[in-house]
Amino acid sequence: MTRLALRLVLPLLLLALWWTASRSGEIPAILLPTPGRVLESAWSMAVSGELWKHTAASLARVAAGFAAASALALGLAFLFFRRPHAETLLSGVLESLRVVPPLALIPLLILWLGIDEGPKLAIVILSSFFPVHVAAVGALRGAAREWGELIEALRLTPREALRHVLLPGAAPELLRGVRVGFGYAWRALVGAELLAAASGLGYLIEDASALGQTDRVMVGILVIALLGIAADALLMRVLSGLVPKAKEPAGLGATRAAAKDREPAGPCAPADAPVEVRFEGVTKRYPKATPLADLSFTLEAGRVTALLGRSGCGKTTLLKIAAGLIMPDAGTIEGRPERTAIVFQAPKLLPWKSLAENVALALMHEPMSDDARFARAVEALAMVGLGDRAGDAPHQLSGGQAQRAALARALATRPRLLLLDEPFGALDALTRTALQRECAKLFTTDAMTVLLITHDVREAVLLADRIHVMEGGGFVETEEVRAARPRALTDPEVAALEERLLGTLLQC
Ligand SMILES: Nc1ncnc2c1ncn2[C@@H]1O[C@H](COP(=O)(O)OP(=O)(O)OP(=O)(O)O)[C@@H](O)[C@H]1O
Repeated sequence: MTRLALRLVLPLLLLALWWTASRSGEIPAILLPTPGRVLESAWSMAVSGELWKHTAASLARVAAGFAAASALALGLAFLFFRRPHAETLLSGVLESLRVVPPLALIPLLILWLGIDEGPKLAIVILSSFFPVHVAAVGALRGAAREWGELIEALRLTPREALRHVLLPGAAPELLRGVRVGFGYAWRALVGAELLAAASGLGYLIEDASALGQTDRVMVGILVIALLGIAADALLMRVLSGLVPKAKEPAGLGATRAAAKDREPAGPCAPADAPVEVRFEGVTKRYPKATPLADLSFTLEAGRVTALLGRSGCGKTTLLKIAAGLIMPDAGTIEGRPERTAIVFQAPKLLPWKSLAENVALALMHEPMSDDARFARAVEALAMVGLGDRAGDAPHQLSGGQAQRAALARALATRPRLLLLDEPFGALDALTRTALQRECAKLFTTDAMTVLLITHDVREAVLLADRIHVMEGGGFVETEEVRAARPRALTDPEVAALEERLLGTLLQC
């Protein structure tokens, strides 16, 4: 049975029940007219124009009130998001209004606004404002929580962040709120028209009820139900068209073909020489932990430094400080270049952008044309073996491919300092090994300064030139790895180092 047929089963059963009950003679027609009688009334009301007049009046009211409520709700949500003080200022009044049922305000609204359109519009606005507003505030905050670090790492301006990340990220929840708000508006309008109106479907029902015309009452109710369902379906269609989805950027085919000719020339090599970054007396305290206590060390230019340590020892805190995402309580970092890129443990690819667009977003501030930006994005993707997937959406990738794309996003900026936060930690052993090998190649051909955070001793000995073991806010061991790349774990020097580091970590 199709979905539509399944959905029709219960309404048809109810119709049959109604028809049987109304024809049985047990229930007076004044209480339950037959379906045929209701249909006849609907026809004559439609022919006389009465039905259209009331329907048009209700639709016009709900459209005006809902548009005003949505504009106000979204406007205030954006204001609260950008200016939390405004929310503090208004929250008392808004909270009080939110818990008062709008219909309870009708007597006051009639007194203040008269009997005409004012009270009905006010009821629609009050009823639909809160669902839209609450959803919009929650959606924007949720998007900021989810994507905040990425926004900072890519150094997007507030306007860029809103346009490329926050609005598309918030769109599904925000639009769900708009849909719910419309349902509230429709119900509240009919309620308001029952009490104070000279036109509209609510008035039609009230008037027919006073005259004992149950058939006309039922026509009103059926029209309200059918219109509500139709409007909701229309709104859902329009709104789902507004939710952004990843699609291949125009002209990407040509860009990809051009990039192919240049592979694999290492186009993402840093424009300038790598840098030395010095950490002096860096301290970070949290209420229940001091992950970094007066830590001093240097990331040598063009070398890979790995940080090993048990969970919770402060590795990510140090990396975020290195990236400028959080500030230390004390100490300084000297030499951090403008071109610093970070790869997080999770790929953090924006699902509504194609891979090329995700990578190009990191190049937002590069003085280049959009075409050149996409060309650079495709080149970076080609470097990690994803050149032919540039137009794909992130959900079409495996976990390993997604992490490669995140690496490409960092490499595309031609970083002089590359920060890697357990970039392969969430991958299966095989994919991890393949990516480690590719990184080992990249680190020898691209002269950048790299800070790699990892739990994995093998990863550290395969990739790093220097390894620090972190514990108690500082380093308890530092090892230089002199073996030439590519390294094999069977190399006695590498195996001995792995053993030593494991021993230290087990004692931490
Ligand atoms: N925002 C925060 N507020 C309070 N405490 C925090 C915060 N961030 C980190 N910490 C604490 O600081 C310590 C170090 O955390 P951090 O995330 O740097 O550890 P880690 O070594 O990266 O751990 P893992 O390997 O599990 O990711 C932990 O005790 C953690 O609870």
